[in-house]
Amino acid sequence: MDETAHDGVEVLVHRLDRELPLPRYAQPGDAGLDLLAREAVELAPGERHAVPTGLAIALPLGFAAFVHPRSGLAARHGLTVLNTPGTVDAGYRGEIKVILVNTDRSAPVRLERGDRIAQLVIQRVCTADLVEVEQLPGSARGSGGFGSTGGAAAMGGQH
Ligand SMILES: O=c1ccn([C@H]2C[C@H](O)[C@@H](COP(=O)(O)OP(=O)(O)OP(=O)(O)O)O2)c(=O)[nH]1
Ligand SMILES: [Mg+2]
Repeated sequence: MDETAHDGVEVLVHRLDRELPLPRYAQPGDAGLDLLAREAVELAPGERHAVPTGLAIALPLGFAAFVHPRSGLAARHGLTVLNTPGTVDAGYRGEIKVILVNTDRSAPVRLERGDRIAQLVIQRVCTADLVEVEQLPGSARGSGGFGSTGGAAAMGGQH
């Protein structure tokens, strides 16, 4: 992969807390910018909290940013983003917050100010023009869903 080639889009960012660095991509070509906690927080088992990031952005029209969990925090501590992926609209100018929840049954999770708590994936999105009809066109899938094509067991039990 040529990690220098990219079709980056310019996004205006404003740091509400100048002591925190700008979020960055951990590796070239990564999808998500690591978001930092502006405040320390301790989450008891089952507890949730909207953690401020100190970051506000102005996305171009036709883009949105999505707040995704970090797999390391999820695997190690059971910490995830409750509304994953959180949606940041192009017109939103407020502080981006990360709604974290501690899903661990017994251990609290402590996060320090400046910790990388989630990742922000910026994507193109389209706005739909809804066209109401009495009947939708047919398709091979039709209304089949929710396992209609067979689950793992029905597919020969292969892992
Ligand atoms: O994880 C998130 C989700 C949302 N937001 C901000 C940006 C987004 O543009 C705004 C509204 O989010 P959303 O539309 O998900 O929330 P809502 O409950 O529908 O609120 P609203 O009525 O303001 O749209 O809140 C965040 O900072 N973090
Ligand atoms: Mg909304």
